[in-house]
Amino acid sequence: MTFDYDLFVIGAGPGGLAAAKKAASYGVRVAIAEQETVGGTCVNRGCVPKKLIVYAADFALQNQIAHSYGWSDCQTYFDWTLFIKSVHQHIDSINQSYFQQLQKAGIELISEHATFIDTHTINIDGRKVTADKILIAVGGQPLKPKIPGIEYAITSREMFQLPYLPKRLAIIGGGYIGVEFSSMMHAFGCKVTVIEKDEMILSGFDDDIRSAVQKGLSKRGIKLFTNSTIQKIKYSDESLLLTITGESREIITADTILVATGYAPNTKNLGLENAHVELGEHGAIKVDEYSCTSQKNIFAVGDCTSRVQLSPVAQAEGIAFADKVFGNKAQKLNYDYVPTAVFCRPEAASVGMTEAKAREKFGESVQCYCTQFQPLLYQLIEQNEPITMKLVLNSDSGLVLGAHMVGEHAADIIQSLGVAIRKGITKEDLDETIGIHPTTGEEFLSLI
Ligand SMILES: Cc1cc2nc3c(=O)[nH]c(=O)nc-3n(C[C@H](O)[C@H](O)[C@H](O)COP(=O)(O)OP(=O)(O)OC[C@H]3O[C@@H](n4cnc5c(N)ncnc54)[C@H](O)[C@@H]3O)c2cc1C
Ligand SMILES: NC(=O)c1ccc[n+]([C@@H]2O[C@H](COP(=O)([O-])OP(=O)(O)OC[C@H]3O[C@@H](n4cnc5c(N)ncnc54)[C@H](O)[C@@H]3O)[C@@H](O)[C@H]2O)c1
Repeated sequence: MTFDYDLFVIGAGPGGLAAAKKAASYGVRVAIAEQETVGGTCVNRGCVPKKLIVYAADFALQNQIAHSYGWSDCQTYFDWTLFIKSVHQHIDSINQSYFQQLQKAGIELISEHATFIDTHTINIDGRKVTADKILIAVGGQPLKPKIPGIEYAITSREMFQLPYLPKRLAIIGGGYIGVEFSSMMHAFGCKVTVIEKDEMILSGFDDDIRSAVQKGLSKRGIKLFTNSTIQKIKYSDESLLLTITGESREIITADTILVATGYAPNTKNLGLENAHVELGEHGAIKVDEYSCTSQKNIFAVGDCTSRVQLSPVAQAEGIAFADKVFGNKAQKLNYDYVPTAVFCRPEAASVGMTEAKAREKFGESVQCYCTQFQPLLYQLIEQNEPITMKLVLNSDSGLVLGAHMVGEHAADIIQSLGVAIRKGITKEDLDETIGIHPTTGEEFLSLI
């Protein structure tokens, strides 16, 4: 049987784009369908605009300490409307460059919603196209808890479209998105409250990291309610009233409510039943270690599977898929050492095992080194902004199992350390490495 394409990709986010470009580099005929804008969540309503807002918020924090560094106080005014306009202009330019990259690679971009008709046939706005292999890379979408009045809450998607900064922002969920937005919006002067159902924010991270970030956010004035959730939301007198339930029982008032309680795979309205692709928990596409679904010609990568919801992971899965299927290079991804960061202030980053996970696996053999210190930047102004560093080791083998950090440059430091840890370094290797002075990162080389 002949097909219109060798590969049809649904979704042009980091996973779909990486797979399409890699497959095209092997000389196969590729098309990619995108119902919104090329770049997916990451470029249009995730990592990229978020990091630009983090940079904008950092100026506010720097400004608070600038006078201690000899700068005279000056009047400042942050123009959100102007700033968010330039963020969107930058995103447009990324979209344009992605579009050109696809053209150059000979990949056909179809700007439509795609659905399955059968295992080899896709429906695009009433038109049928066929492909030998199909890759599903449709990402995810925000989950909203079923709470009366939840329709008044917005998701991270709308945060990037806010016409003005709210005075009072309530955030339901203290995970990646909730914590990052709490920090950015607080720096711009919003009064921020976070409601998290777990006993601490940032579930999944090492407990010392969770606690250090929590303290850091509270110290700045962000109000945190843990072991709590929202019973109902009511609109009254041009503001929103949230009834908090759980450990705390209180009614708080907000102008804007951000719901950030997780992401669910975007697998509805895709016609997956027509292709007999099996779904698992929360509608995630079931895949094997090579991203193959229950149908041998259909694959899935990124947030629509139940693996790690991060852009570089989606990208790596997309490349591994194309390498195996079109390049004959089978490669299983190792999810054990995926570094990750939360771009709040103080910043948090981690790679490898948390202490709790290591103890589950290695019991008494686990040894941890943990330190807190004042970075030079804050020593001058005597402000308490501690950095937390933690190494998790297997004392039998000496191997470093995990590294965790809270404080300035955490993401960049952990990124580099991640290479070494993935390659199996010991604490001795770190101790023998000569540092760069004066830096924050050098402290990882002399933990006692
Ligand atoms: C606010 C926020 C901040 C984030 N920050 C970071 C960060 O700093 N670092 C990080 O690593 N990750 C971050 N993430 C997560 C990251 O964005 C995702 O993990 C990543 O985008 C997943 O890539 P993907 O290719 O699986 O899906 P997506 O990027 O979601 O792309 C899927 C694409 O498929 C399209 N699509 C869906 N269904 C169809 C269909 N039927 N037909 C055609 N097209 C379709 C969608 O329109 C979308 O463009 C963040 C996420 C959010 C929401
Ligand atoms: N820096 C980054 O890499 C980055 C940034 C943003 C998002 N992301 C990705 O996007 C995904 C989605 O982010 P997210 O923050 O929505 O999810 P998340 O899973 O990180 O956090 C959701 C939080 O909401 C809490 N929660 C759930 N239901 C609740 C309720 N009813 N009331 C109060 N709290 C509740 C959970 O306990 C959890 O702490 C993340 O898992 C992450 O992979 C990554």
